[in-house]
Amino acid sequence: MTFPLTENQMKIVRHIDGALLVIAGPGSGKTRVLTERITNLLTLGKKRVLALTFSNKAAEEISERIEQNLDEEKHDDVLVGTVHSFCLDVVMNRGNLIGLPNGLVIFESDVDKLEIMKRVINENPEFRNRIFHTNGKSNILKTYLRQISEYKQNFIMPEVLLDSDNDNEVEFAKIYESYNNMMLSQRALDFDDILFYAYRIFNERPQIAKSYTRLYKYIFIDEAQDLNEAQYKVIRALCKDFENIMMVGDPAQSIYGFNGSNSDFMTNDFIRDFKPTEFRLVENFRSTRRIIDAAKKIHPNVDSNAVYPLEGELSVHMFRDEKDEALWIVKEINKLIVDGSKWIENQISYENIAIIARNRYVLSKVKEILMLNNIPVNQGAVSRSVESESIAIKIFEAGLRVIINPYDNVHFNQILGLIKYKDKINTSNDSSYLDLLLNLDVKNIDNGHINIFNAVNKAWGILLEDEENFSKALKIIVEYLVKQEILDEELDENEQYLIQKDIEMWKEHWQKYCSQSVAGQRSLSHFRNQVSLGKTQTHDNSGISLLTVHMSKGLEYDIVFLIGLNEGTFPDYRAKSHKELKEELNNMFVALTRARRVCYITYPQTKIMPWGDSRYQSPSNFISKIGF
Ligand SMILES: Nc1ncnc2c1ncn2[C@@H]1O[C@H](COP(=O)(O)OP(=O)(O)OP(=O)(O)O)[C@@H](O)[C@H]1O
Repeated sequence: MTFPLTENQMKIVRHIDGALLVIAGPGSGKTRVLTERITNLLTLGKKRVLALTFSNKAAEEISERIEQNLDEEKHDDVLVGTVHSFCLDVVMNRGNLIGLPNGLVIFESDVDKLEIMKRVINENPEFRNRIFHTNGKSNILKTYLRQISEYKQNFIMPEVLLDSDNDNEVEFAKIYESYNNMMLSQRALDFDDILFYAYRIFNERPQIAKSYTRLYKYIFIDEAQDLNEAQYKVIRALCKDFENIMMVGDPAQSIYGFNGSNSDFMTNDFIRDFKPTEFRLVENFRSTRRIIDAAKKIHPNVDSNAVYPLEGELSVHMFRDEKDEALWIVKEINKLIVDGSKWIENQISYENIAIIARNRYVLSKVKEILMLNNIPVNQGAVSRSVESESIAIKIFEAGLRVIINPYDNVHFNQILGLIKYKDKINTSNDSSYLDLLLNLDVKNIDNGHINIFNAVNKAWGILLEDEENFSKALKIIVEYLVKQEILDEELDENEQYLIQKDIEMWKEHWQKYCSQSVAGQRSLSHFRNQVSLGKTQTHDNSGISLLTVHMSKGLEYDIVFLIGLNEGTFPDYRAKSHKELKEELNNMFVALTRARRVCYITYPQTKIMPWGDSRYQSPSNFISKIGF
């Protein structure tokens, strides 16, 4: 059942032109007004709309809500995506205007980036000598990568460092520049490049920014308290001389400080740069009074007024250790499912319940005991990694990258390593690594890997004929490596098992990609980049949700178990500065306000350390803060 909008919410939804800032507390309907305003604009024929979020899950949810409210022919008038996916489109489509090559692919793995950095150092005697006598070379290279990432996030180009008075910075600029050139020679981008190049495009070619704001008449930024400097600068460069931008957020829910996010970009910079009309929403439609009162003790300055007529339940429970804590939670869940709760009218299902903790390790014990009791669980978006485990699919995956991008010798070399290729390959600057891959001499492949290579090679052949035949390519691998009995002796059963699992994983990614794209317009490079952006992840919401606070953002559940409330765990022991401690309070605020009716706070008195000792744990100071 959908309740009517309040008058205040209605004012936002009906706002047509001009910048808009909505600052609002938890459960006040931010996501709702955002989606309803988009629906309203499109219903009035004001196309088109761009809505940017920070997670694929949030983007999917907003898309679904808009699609439910709109006639089908209007669905194409709105593009909902993450800041990164939008910027990647810009870089892919307009990057050549700032000298970028076509057909770029993302190198998201640390291993690939490290390989590039190794080559930068090895190919330059000056850099090589610099670290020749130092111990822990690999750590130095990682530090270089971190340093480059930091520069990119601040949009500092190597040329700027070359002008520095600091000799170290001038020296480092050369490594930084060589790293960029080496990445581009592979037609590769790292994650930081996505925003960095999008910013350069908008900044150096303002007419491109204009072409986007002519296409999208209205731009929306959800969860704007999580913007970091790079993201804000990209948005500002995109929206130069453009007014129809709306930001929605809650400063008390800013929890990505470690990523450089700061709610000041929304509350100060956006107001200074765009002079938006401001709205505040203070009614909380989600949670019962006791939960809101506790949240207000965490953030006394936050305006959040209970609308829900019931008191609800908020209670704190102490246990001897993590096992007892987990056993009690499982017992309570079983009781809730069978007997229900006096605070909830309907029958309770597993999907109404979340267990939230400050970090994912805190969830281990309860997950183990839930699974032992056959209670279904999901762990939000990060349920599957995109990294293949089997040698065969690792080779297949690396080959995919070479098919997409014949300049990619990082993955070509990875394949040579995986098949233990015995001969040296002669290459030149204009080698096509795809040609080299397809012409590898089977005689030089390690015996144990010949069958694998042949099967994977057949799968590549299918893709080279038709890029959309991804499912068929996977099927060939199964037929040759998993089903054929002759191979039993040559291929370890464990490898066969891993291949099967990897294939299932890639199948899911491809299916999701197909649901997001149109047949006839699909390509392997687009697919690979969508995988890197996390857009093909499936979000399993069935069963009890086991979430970190960060993953729980934007979600709501009738019943929340907020566990592991010990000093050092929540708040996190690493939070020392005023800013970090404030962010811990924000984390607690977010966690508490995910609950609609009931919130159980739990903590163990002792914890088993990795080396086996049991250690006393004091309760979190947040517990007394909220009045217990
Ligand atoms: N006018 C309204 N009347 C009744 N319920 C409402 C109203 N507006 C929103 N809600 C409900 O309140 C809940 C919270 O809404 P929504 O998720 O949009 O809030 P939010 O401000 O985005 O929350 P948060 O910042 O905590 O993630 C939802 O269940 C939504 O359906």
